[in-house]
Amino acid sequence: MRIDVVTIFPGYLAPLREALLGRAIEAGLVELGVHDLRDWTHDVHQAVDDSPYGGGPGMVMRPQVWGEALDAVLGDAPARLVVPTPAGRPFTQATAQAWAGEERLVFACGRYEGIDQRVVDAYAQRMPVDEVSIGDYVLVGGEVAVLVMVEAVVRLLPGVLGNPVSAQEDSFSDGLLEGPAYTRPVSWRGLDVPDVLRSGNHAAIARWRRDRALERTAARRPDLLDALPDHALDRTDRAF
Ligand SMILES: N#Cc1c(-c2ccc3ccn(Cc4ccccn4)c3c2)n[nH]c1N
Repeated sequence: MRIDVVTIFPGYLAPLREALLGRAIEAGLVELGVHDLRDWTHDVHQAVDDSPYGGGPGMVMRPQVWGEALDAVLGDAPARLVVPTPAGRPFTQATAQAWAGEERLVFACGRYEGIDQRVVDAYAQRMPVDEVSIGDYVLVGGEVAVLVMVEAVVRLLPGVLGNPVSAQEDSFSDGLLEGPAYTRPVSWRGLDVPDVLRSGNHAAIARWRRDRALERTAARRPDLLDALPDHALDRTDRAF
C-alpha cells in the first residue's frame, strides 16, 4: 500500500515513521509520502486560506492550492482520497478493514475551518472520496485524525503485526469490546488473576472471555450490542 499525506504541518506526521509503522515502511509493506501543501503556493506569504463566503468565523482553505497539490501528488495512479472533517462519516474498524484492501490512500489534512467544499466535489468526479470523522469532538486540524486512521489501517496489512490472529480478535472485529486481560504475577496488590484463566480448560476460558466481552459491551457500548445481527448471539449470550 502507498499512503500520501498533504498537510501544512508535515512534522505532525513524523510519528508515522516510528515503531510498528516505521518497521512496516522499512520492510516495504507500506510506502509513505508526506507533502507540504505550501510547496504549491506561489505568493510570498505562501497563503493557503481565505475568508469564508457568506461570512462567519475563521478562514477556509483555498481550492486552487489544494487542486495543484492533489493533482501533483495523485498523478495518474488510482487512489482513494480521504478528507478528515468533524462533519464526516464515522471512521470505524469496518472502515479500516475496507481501506486495508486499497492500493493507495491519499489524505488531505485541513486546518482552519476546513477545506473549500469544491475540492471534495471536484475529485469525487473522478475517484472515491471519503469525508470521515474519528469521533464526536472537534480537533484543530486533520493531522491527528490521519495518525489514527493510518495506524488502524496499516496494522491490518499482512505481515505488519507479529501475530495476525490478534487483528482478527480485535475489539470490534466480532462487534464486541474486548474483555479484561491479565499476565504475571498471579497476585498483585491483593488482586488475583481469575482462576478460570489458569485452569487449562480452553472451552471454559473461551466462554469466560466471551461473557466478559458481552458484559463490558453491554455496560459501555450498548449501541454495539443493538447493532449485532441476530445470528451473532447464541442463547447463552442473550443473558446479557
Ligand atoms: N477527523 C476529524 C475531526 C476533526 C477535524 C478534522 C479536520 C479538520 C480541518 C480543520 N479542522 C478544524 C475545524 C474546526 C471546526 C470546524 C471545522 N474544522 C478539522 C477538524 N475534528 N474532530 C474530528 N473528529
